[in-house]
Amino acid sequence: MDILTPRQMQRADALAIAGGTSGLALMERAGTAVADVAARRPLATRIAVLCGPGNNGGDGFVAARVLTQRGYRVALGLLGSPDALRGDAAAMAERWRGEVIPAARVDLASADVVIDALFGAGLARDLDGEAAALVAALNAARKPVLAVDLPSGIDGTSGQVRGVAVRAEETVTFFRRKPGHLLLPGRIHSGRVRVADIGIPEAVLGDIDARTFVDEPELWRDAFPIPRIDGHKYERGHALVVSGWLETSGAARLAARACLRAGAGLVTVACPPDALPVHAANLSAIMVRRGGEAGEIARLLEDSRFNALVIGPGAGVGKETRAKLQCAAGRRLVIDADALTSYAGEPEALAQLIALGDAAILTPHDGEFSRLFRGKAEVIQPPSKLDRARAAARLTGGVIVLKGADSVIASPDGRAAIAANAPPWLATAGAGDVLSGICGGLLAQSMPAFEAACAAVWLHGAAAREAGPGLVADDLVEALRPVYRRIYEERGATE
Ligand SMILES: NC(=O)C1=CN([C@@H]2O[C@H](COP(=O)(O)OP(=O)(O)OC[C@H]3O[C@@H](n4cnc5c(N)ncnc54)[C@H](O)[C@@H]3O)[C@@H](O)[C@H]2O)[C@@H](O)CC1
Ligand SMILES: [K+]
Repeated sequence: MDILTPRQMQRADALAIAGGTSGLALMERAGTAVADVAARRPLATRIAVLCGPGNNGGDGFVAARVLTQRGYRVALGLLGSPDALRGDAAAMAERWRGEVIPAARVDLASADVVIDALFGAGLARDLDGEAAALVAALNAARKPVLAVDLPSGIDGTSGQVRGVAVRAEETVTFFRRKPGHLLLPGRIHSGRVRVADIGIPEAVLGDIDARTFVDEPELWRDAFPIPRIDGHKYERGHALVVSGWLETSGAARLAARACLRAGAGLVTVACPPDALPVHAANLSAIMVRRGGEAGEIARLLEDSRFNALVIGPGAGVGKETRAKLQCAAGRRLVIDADALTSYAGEPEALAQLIALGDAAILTPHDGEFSRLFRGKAEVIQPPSKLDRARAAARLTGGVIVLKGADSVIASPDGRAAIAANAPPWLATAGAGDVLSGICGGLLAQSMPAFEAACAAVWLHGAAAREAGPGLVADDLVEALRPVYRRIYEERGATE
């Protein structure tokens, strides 16, 4: 499913209006959708509606009218003067027959539900003064809040709080979700997000070319590798997972197991001599080879069947890790953790290496990201995580997975996806190693890098949900099985 920034949404509105739907009709449907959601709440009879000075407030006037017609007791408060309302919002205010009181005077304590129609897509700066005080009072009232389009104070493009922001229990947005509903902290402020159809034709998307998506199976399902009955394991690739010294070798084992579980035909762990017996004792389906130095990795890679390499988990930061990665130039690469930090402040060097191959996935968390792109203001400064990940992908030529509860996957070609399925218990030691292993397993099977990264992040979240609370990283590898089964079943591939 596409995601539209507020600016793209404005364009969608404008295209719909140019196509013959009036702005007033869109607003009528938007406000009615909000009223419908408010009306679903059991035992809520008294509703407070807080309207702002723009069209978000216009939606609030519609919702107030519709709810009054349905028998609710509605108190409507306006931020600013009624004379300042313009266009469609002014027209909807005209149609409201009830009283309009200053927003600060609305008795929030006696409301069962509060509709937040203060600011939506048009939020242009940090909230301050009266608006900020109103939002703070609303949050302090601890009432169930239903936000119109966006919780007021949340930037729809970046998900950031502009000064202060409403904490909603539910948000009704229109046509498509916005990045601010999915990126933190906007996702937390939005609560449950419902998307209402307000009659904008799907065809407008063709003119908008949003290129931002929710990370869901529909985004990558067609490229997902399903083994064929007449297939062979050698067709599913051979991944090499580079391990560090004994003390940190568990990370490579997790990555290797996840890589094999994700469907790679064969997986080999290359490690320094001290880690050999431990890997060998703990791995059975996975092969173990000596590869503590770059020269040894280069010799292993003389076997051209190694088509993918996973490097970073427990690899150690420094020249040796860089040298090992250098040997794998031209292969399909997953570059994680220590391997990313080995290029701190020198992403161009990484870009040169990535340019020699056809697929690279980089999986930094925020700390690794800031180290790798140290000094690159255009990459680390944008307030939106989407913009940061896109800039990083452009600079390196690799697919970036900027990890977190709201992981963003960005391709150098401009496409990006936001993941929304990671449960809180996924934040556990070793989970990142498993993710890089899944990426490696999918790359080994020739899945295109952006789709592979999106699939890996989604599978990682789905496996964590499957395993449930109390999860440790080893469980993730096991929990991939039922998730794979469901995907295969959807494709009719379990016969
Ligand atoms: N035809 C359309 O464009 C439609 C718009 N819709 C609604 O309209 C909203 C967008 O309307 P607008 O573009 O008018 O924007 P908003 O209503 O979100 O806000 C714009 C108003 O808030 C003021 N403002 C912005 N930031 C402020 C700040 N920090 N402090 C104080 N005042 C601030 C602006 O000066 C302007 O008056 C959407 O979120 C949606 O709810 C829907 O009715 C569907 C149709
Ligand atoms: K709002």
